[in-house]
Amino acid sequence: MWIGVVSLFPEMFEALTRQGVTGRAVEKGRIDLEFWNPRDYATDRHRTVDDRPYGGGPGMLMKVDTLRAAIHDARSRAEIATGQRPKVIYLSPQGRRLDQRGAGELASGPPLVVVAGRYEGIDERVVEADIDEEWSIGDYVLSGGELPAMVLIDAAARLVPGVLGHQDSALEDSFNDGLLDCPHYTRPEDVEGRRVPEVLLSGHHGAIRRWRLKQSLGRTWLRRPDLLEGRTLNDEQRELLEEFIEEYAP
Ligand SMILES: Nc1nonc1C(=O)N1CCN(Cc2ccccn2)CC1
Repeated sequence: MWIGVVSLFPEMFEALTRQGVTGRAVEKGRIDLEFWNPRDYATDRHRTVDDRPYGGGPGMLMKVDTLRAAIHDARSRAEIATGQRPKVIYLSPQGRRLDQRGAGELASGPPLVVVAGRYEGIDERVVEADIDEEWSIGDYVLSGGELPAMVLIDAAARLVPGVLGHQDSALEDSFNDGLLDCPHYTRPEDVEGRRVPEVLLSGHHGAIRRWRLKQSLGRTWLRRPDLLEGRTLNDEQRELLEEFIEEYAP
């Protein structure tokens, strides 16, 4: 998957390009990440990239001409590198909330140009002319769009075929889909008197699968009941959840 990034702080993205799953995916060429910095398009002596808001008020906006030049070059490069028109995304609290389904849509869609805003944001005419979709990673205000951009890229990149190793992709299988994860345990068997659930030591794979599914369903019921609304459980899932509820609130 080809992803272009427009950011004043491209070095922040080394967290993605040099580490872990995404780092390996970039190294293996499963993910192509390229960067454009609006500051490289500044022609004045001070290399200005921000500008004052019409109507006054605190803060600055990203300067229109340097931002648009960077977006246009990233878009042109995407079309040359992939033969496809990219989807240009802007991260902001005003955007569609990112969730696993949205990450899947992005991963299976066209190449992306991800625009990370700074200051008080970008001119609305740039949103209208150059941005295809606005996305948010949550209802809180960060100092810039770089961290949200990395969250979106990481969530989408993991879903690109070939990015996750076989054992990791098992974690993404349908059973976990839409449910909270079950508890996990590793050595030692006893931590200050707290023991690993016996079923996990039994080697009985069927019982272990059912125990994990039951725990996922139960945790979802307890912590995120909204995730179960409108969801049809199959017979096994309904039975296990009823068992969990019975044990939880006999
Ligand atoms: N939450 C989030 N989910 O995506 N992005 C964020 C986020 O907090 N930020 C910080 C402010 N930036 C600049 C900005 C300010 C105001 C309007 C538009 N843009 C954008 C990215």
